[in-house]
Amino acid sequence: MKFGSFATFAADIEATDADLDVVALVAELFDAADSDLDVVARFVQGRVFPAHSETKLDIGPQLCYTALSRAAGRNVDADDIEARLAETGDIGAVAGSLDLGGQTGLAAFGGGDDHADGLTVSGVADELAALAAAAGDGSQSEKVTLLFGLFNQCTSREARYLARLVLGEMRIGVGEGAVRDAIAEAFDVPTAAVQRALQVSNDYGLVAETARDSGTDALDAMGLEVGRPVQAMLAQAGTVTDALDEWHEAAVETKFDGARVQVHYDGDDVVLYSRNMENVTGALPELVEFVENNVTAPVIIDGEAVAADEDGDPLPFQEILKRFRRKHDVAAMREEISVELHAFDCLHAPSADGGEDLLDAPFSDRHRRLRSVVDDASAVSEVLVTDDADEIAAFEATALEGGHEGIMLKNPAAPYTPGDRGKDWLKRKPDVETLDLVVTGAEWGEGRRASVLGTFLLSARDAAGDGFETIGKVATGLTDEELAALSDRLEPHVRSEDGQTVDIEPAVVLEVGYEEIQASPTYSSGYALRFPRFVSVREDKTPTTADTIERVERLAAQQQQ
Ligand SMILES: Nc1ncnc2c1ncn2[C@@H]1O[C@H](COP(=O)(O)OP(=O)(O)OP(=O)(O)O)[C@@H](O)[C@H]1O
Repeated sequence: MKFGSFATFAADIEATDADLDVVALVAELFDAADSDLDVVARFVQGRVFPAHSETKLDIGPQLCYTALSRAAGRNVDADDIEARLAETGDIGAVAGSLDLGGQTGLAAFGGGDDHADGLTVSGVADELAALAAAAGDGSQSEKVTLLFGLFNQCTSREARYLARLVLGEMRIGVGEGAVRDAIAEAFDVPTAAVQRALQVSNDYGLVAETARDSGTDALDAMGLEVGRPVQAMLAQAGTVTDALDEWHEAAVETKFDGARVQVHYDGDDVVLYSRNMENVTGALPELVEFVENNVTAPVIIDGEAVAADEDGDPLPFQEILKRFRRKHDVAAMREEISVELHAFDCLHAPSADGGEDLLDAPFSDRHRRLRSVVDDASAVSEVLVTDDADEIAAFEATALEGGHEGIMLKNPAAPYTPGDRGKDWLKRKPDVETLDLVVTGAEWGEGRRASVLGTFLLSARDAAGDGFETIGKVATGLTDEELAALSDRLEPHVRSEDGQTVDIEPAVVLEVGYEEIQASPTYSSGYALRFPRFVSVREDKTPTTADTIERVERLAAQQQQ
């Protein structure tokens, strides 16, 4: 395809507002692209290389201005280009306004035979690949020369889009959704098939060519390839109630506070991708070493890279960012902040006939496979499968105590849906606001906790401010030491005992988290807390400054909004 034809399509698309018309034009462009379809599918989105490719153009604005000014002749320099850009704000408009071409020099006719009668899309792609490959001493001037060679052969319309392409500012209004729809329209295949193929391959060129040359069945058959990133499955915010109501039982995991990492190991090499499918292998050598030492067959593993201190305890999210995309001083930084893998899913695993994709397998099976492919079990997330909300709350308390962010709730039966923020993975919504409630009763513990109070009856102040109304019981979130200390603290305030049950005068205030406030006849306040969790003893508060029923009512009303 002539680069001029591409530029004409780009101009038409840019001038079009309606989404459907844009899709129709992109479909027409794909139809006309012939053997350049893969490149065109990227260029139209303003991408020179596939998103996951390690190859980067690395052209700064100054380099582009210099190349443009050279192609524009003796009367224009890079400063002039910058001045014009300050007026229009669009490098495409500036490039398109210059009188380019006619400059002679070594590179002026570069780019191969194609260029004798105009640039082609593949010719431009080849030149840009050569430009990206230029490295070492003198590479900057080599890049300027190559880019000058291209601009020198451009019509003003071609220059408009070439300048935007190389600076990553295409902005003609074609997003991933439009490309997906255009592939479906141009080659008469279902949008859902295109979508799925894009999610597993992330290769627009490959998907477009497969749709055109082999149709729907071939799109459906497109699988994972070790080394090529898959879009990450995402989570929604949700509650324990949502999870248990919907799935009956939930797989509960720690929510690690780090950066998502997808591990590809083909038996020889390890490649690591970020959530945006950037190649981050070079920045995380200890993860590469870990996989080399603990995995023996080709796999694709999903997980979280977490920064850890010397004792292996997790460090805050900001710390992993210092390591994650680092290109320089990786070894020195590694001394300061180490990075650990917490693997939580397995998308491709060894099988009798080489390897198999696990996207359609239930989470519980995938996790079992994960455990079987990673030798060091400590790097694999612990999973609790339960239908008991108290067990989930206890798991969460342990995760929080361990310095983690919280918990994830997963549907044990759900497949892995790449790129989808569906309802099968829930990040547990943090407690909205805590309440400061007065302890007005308690129950003795059971088993090894028989000598301490184990469950605490909680009350809020009534509207008049002189009485207390019960609202719930808390038994979760306390360590053995905290239970013992709280029992001692409450002992002087015990009014009476009846079997397991203890009546306590209002004296001690607890800060309590919960998932939801519900209207309920169980307690005298008319409300109950769903999944109450001990947060702290409010030593700084007395019953007279504890929260009121009025506040409880207000919070309950806010939940409905
Ligand atoms: N056990 C786990 N299972 C799945 N994801 C986990 C787990 N532990 C930590 N995570 C991380 O949690 C992320 C989802 O949670 P969260 O929403 O807080 O992430 P985010 O990137 O800040 O936001 P969002 O995904 O909503 O854009 C995942 O992308 C993953 O990086």
